[in-house]
Amino acid sequence: MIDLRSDTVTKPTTAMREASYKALVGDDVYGEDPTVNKLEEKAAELTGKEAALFVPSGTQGNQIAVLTHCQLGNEVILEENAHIYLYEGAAMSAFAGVQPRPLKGIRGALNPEDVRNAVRPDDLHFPETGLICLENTHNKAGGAIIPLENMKAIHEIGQEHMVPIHLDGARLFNAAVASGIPVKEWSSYVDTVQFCLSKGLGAPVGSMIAGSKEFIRQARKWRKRLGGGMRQVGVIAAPGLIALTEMVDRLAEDHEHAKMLADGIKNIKGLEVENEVETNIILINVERIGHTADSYLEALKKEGILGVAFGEKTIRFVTNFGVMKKDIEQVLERMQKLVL
Ligand SMILES: Cc1ncc(COP(=O)(O)O)c(CN[C@H](C(=O)O)[C@H](C)O)c1O
Repeated sequence: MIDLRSDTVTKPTTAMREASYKALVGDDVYGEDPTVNKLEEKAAELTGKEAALFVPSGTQGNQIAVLTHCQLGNEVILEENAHIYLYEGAAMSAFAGVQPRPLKGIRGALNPEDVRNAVRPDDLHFPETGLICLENTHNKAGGAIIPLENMKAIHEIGQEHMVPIHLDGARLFNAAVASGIPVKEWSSYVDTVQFCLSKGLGAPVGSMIAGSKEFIRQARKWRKRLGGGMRQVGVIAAPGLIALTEMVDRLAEDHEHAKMLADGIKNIKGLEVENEVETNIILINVERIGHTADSYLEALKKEGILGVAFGEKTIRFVTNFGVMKKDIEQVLERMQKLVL
C-alpha cells in the first residue's frame, strides 16, 4: 500500500524508537521529566517564544490556546475552511463557550480589512472578539503557504485592537522549509503557535504550543484540567526532539515528491490538480473521468494506493517520509492505467 492519506500516517524512525527506549524520564506533573523539559525549551527557542508546552495532539493544542486566550461568550475570527473550524468537533464552542466568526479566505489567507471589520466594537449586543486564528500552511487550501505580508498586516490589526492571534501551525515547518523563512519569523507575527511533531516531522505523537511564560503557565493548567497531565512523558517526547533536530530539512523531499506527483497527474487525461502545490499536499478533481471522490478512492485502493476524500469530487494526497520517489512513479503508472 502506498499511503498518501495524510502526513499523520508516518511511523517513528529507528532513531526515534531508540530515543524512546533510552529517554531520561521523570514525573512531568512535578515538572521532573528532563526529556520533555528539553523538548519544550527547544520548541520555545525555535519559535522565539518565552515558553512551550507538549500536548498529545494538534487539536488539543489549538483548543488549549482558545481556552487560555478567551473568556466565555467571546467570538473567534477564523478562516471558513480552517481545521479549527471544520475538523475539531466544534470544540471551541463545546469547551471554551466561544462562537466562531468564519470569514472567506483566498487560498486560506484572510483579507486583513475583512479581519479589521470583523473585530467587534464595544456594544451591549455584541460578543467581545477574543482571538484571531490563522492557519499556515493551510490544509483545505492544499497546503498553501499564507504570505508573510498577509500575516504581518493581520498582526498589526491584532495589536491595534488588542486581540491576540493564534497560529494553527500544524505544518508550519513545511511553510518554513518551502519558503526559506525561519519558523521564528513566521511566529513573530502571532502571540501563540501550535505545531505538530506527529505530521511531516514523523514523531509518533504530539504537538507543541508556544507563547509567553504566563500564557504557557495557564495553558499547562488547562491541559491538566483536561486530564492531560502526563507522567514519564519523555518516552514520547524523545521522538519529538529527534523530529525537531533531524527531520526538518528532509521536508523538502516531501515537497519535491508532491510537485513530481502533481506534474505527473497533470499529464493524465481527465484528472485536474486543483491547487498550486507549494508543500506536501495535492488536491485532485476527478469529475471529468466520471468518478466521485469515493468511487475513485475505491479504484485507487484496488491499485494499492490510499488517499482521502476532500469534497464530493476531490481527493487529497499528502506526501510524507514513508513515500519514496519510486512510490510516486508507481502511483502515476497505476493512475494512468485507471483512466485508460
Ligand atoms: C491544519 C491542521 N491543524 C490541526 C490538525 C490536528 O492535528 P491532530 O489533532 O490530528 O494532531 C490537523 C490534522 N489534520 C488531519 C490531516 O490533515 O490528515 C485531519 C484532517 O485532522 C491539521 O491538518
